[in-house]
Amino acid sequence: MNDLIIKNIKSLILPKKSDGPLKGAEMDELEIIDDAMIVVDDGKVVYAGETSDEYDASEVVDAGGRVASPALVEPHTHVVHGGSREHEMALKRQGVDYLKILEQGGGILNTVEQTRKATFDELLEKASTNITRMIQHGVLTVESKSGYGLDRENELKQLKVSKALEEKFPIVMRHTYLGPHAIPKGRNADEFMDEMIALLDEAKDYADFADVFTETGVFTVEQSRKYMEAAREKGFRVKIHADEIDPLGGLELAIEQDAVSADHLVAASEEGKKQLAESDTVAVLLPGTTFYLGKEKYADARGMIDGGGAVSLATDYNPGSCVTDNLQMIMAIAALKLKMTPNEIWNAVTVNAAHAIDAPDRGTLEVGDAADIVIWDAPNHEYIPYHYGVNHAYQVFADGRLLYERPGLKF
Ligand SMILES: N=CN[C@@H](CCC(=O)O)C(=O)O
Ligand SMILES: [Zn+2]
Repeated sequence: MNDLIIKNIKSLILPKKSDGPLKGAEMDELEIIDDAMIVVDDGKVVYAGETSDEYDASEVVDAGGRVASPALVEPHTHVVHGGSREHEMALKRQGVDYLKILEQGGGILNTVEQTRKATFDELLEKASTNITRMIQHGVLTVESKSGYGLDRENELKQLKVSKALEEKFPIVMRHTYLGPHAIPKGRNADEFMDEMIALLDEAKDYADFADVFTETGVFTVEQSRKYMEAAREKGFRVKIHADEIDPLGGLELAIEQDAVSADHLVAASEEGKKQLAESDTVAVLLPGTTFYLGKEKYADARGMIDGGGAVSLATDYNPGSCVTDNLQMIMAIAALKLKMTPNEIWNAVTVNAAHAIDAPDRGTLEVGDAADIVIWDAPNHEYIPYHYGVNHAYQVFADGRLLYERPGLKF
């Protein structure tokens, strides 16, 4: 006797599991099974496929002819931070550039000040609100970065909060040390970088990945390479905020350093995109930032996929460049602005997102995978990126246990 059967699924979305991320034309392949069911035992998938009467379970949930998929995987967030930066919206409206705001001590540095002031408990409570919202939107695996501490005490505080979130919620997390996220006012970049490198050892107690912001006015490719090499020596796999605004060659550096992912990539070079296709590095595109910063040019997802690369998508939730924790909204922007197909988008937020953060039993529903499942109140899988800005998640099951159900109206 199994624990749970979810029956009466109109369309079951089954991204293909593979050793590496789905690349190029593979990204447009997505198995959709009509009239399906999922069987769960002990938190794991026992069966996901066509309706069959071979199985029984102590609990049966009727999906009511809705769509089901693996829970979404969110591979890039800055969910742990103090404060907010709504005042920057007015500056951006006046045309003040994102990097200009940072140069003047605002932007990331403003959040650093607010994060330093916040206690562990305050940060945990604030981030819990975001994580709750992510779960309600169908996400059960979340990557979370430090990077608003920029000193030993506060970077470690952020990482500890990130770990505490994973204890508090029935979700899977990956934790990323992003010490070199900005240069504190008045500091020399090389000296500060060395200080962040020296922290790698302690960060290793909490973090799975090491990340760096490689950008004009932040860290150069050379400084970033030094950091990535030091991190790899300590056993980290690396990530990079690369080519977000200026084409510095961050994507090429990511591939040279066998990065698990290279993120942003709006200004990535043709050479970088070519190398991406030959690597297993996942391009994590963050089109919500382009949208939120009001820029015209989006990352070249089509070029990356058509050229044979692996692409994933994330919100990049943070208080400055993308203030949403709704990954479904990013799926819509990917359809509209990145010209990705519905199948590519679903693979990007499930199986490829799992590869981007090394979470191999998430993002797919093969036998033995975690039974992280979303029932979507939608007629088909294409509908979710199409009807944008709202939450289509109807029920969310974490390890086979109902964690969220959409509330109805009381009247
Ligand atoms: N670009 C660098 N870091 C974040 C933004 C952080 C912030 O503005 O607070 C990002 O991924 O967009
Ligand atoms: Zn980021």
